[in-house]
Amino acid sequence: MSQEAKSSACLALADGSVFFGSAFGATGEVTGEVVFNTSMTGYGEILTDPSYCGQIVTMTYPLIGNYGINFEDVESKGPRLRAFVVRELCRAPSNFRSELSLDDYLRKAGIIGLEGIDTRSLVRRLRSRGAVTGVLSTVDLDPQSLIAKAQAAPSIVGQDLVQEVMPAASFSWTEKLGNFATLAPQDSQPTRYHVVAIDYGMKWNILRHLTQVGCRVTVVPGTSTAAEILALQPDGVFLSNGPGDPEPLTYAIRTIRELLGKLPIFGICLGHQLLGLAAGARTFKLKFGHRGANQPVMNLRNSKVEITSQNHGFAIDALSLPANIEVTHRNLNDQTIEGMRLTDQPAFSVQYHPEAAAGPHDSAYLFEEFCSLMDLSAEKTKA
Ligand SMILES: NC(=O)CC[C@H](N)C(=O)O
Repeated sequence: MSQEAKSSACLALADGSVFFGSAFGATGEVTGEVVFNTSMTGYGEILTDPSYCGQIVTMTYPLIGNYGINFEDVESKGPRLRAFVVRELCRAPSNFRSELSLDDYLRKAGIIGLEGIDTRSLVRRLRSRGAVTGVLSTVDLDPQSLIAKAQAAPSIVGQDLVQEVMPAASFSWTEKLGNFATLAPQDSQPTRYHVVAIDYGMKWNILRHLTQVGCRVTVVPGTSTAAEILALQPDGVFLSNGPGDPEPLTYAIRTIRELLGKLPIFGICLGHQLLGLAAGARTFKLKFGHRGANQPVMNLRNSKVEITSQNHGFAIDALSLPANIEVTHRNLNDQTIEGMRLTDQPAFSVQYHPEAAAGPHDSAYLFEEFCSLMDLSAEKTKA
């Protein structure tokens, strides 16, 4: 345990609640939507999931940081969330893969951490009142001033956060699943398909799964047009996860609408929501969202329950579905839509994260289903 004096930090919510604790990581002041994640492990993957852009993430598990950080498990170039809140930070990590402590990692990345607050009280508040905007500061510790700042901060609804995290240019991806993905259900397949992955803030384990099942992947920025994507002559298009509200992303919805019916399409999370919007459905904001590695989902086609990894605050509205959308998966906690397919076009998607990272591997079969859809479409073209 470090003997350094801890400096104070304060988290204030727009509803007037205030939490005083100790600062770790970087110093400064940030605003964001305050959300919680129920995973017991996987903080390295959570910190680097670009879908958390714009959010202050609280872990419900009470001890975080005990296995340090390693750069094999990260899901993007670096943390994209606004701030990280834990009950107790472990300052002396112990794991053979650890390269640095969570405290040092966040300090170097410029991300503010808050420890030592009653995270159960914060999470109960978020569950009963819904996700709320907050301000975390190490420089202003005046509750009234911070509450006023939280109340003046913009809501995540209506913002385009994709352009903050998507890549500036296209690139190729070749890395397969790593040595520690021992639960990967399939051996590595020879390369058979060319997939264009539209990157709205993609988690890298999705790319590792795609290459693992035999895809050569070209990653393109989320603002790419249908003409640019078709010019790459892919066998299929993948729509990635990403941050924020899907509805303002009109350029992405237009591109997907233009691609529909031309190529097999597979979407995850934000990609699922955008596919739904392109097909004519609507999305809505969930009260406090689903974030964790323990969410039960029913696959309605075979009645099997998958335990899934999730991170989303929006969902497709079941009352808005056009006739050609079939719901394929449902969340067993709140019955919201977790998966769908188009009945008249080769396109399907899931709201949850079959690539796990972190989380259970129950749903990795979906990457193979995408390959089957590409096989089917190639056969149809030949016939
Ligand atoms: N992980 C994701 O892609 C999240 C999708 C979207 N930003 C949401 O919060 O619902």
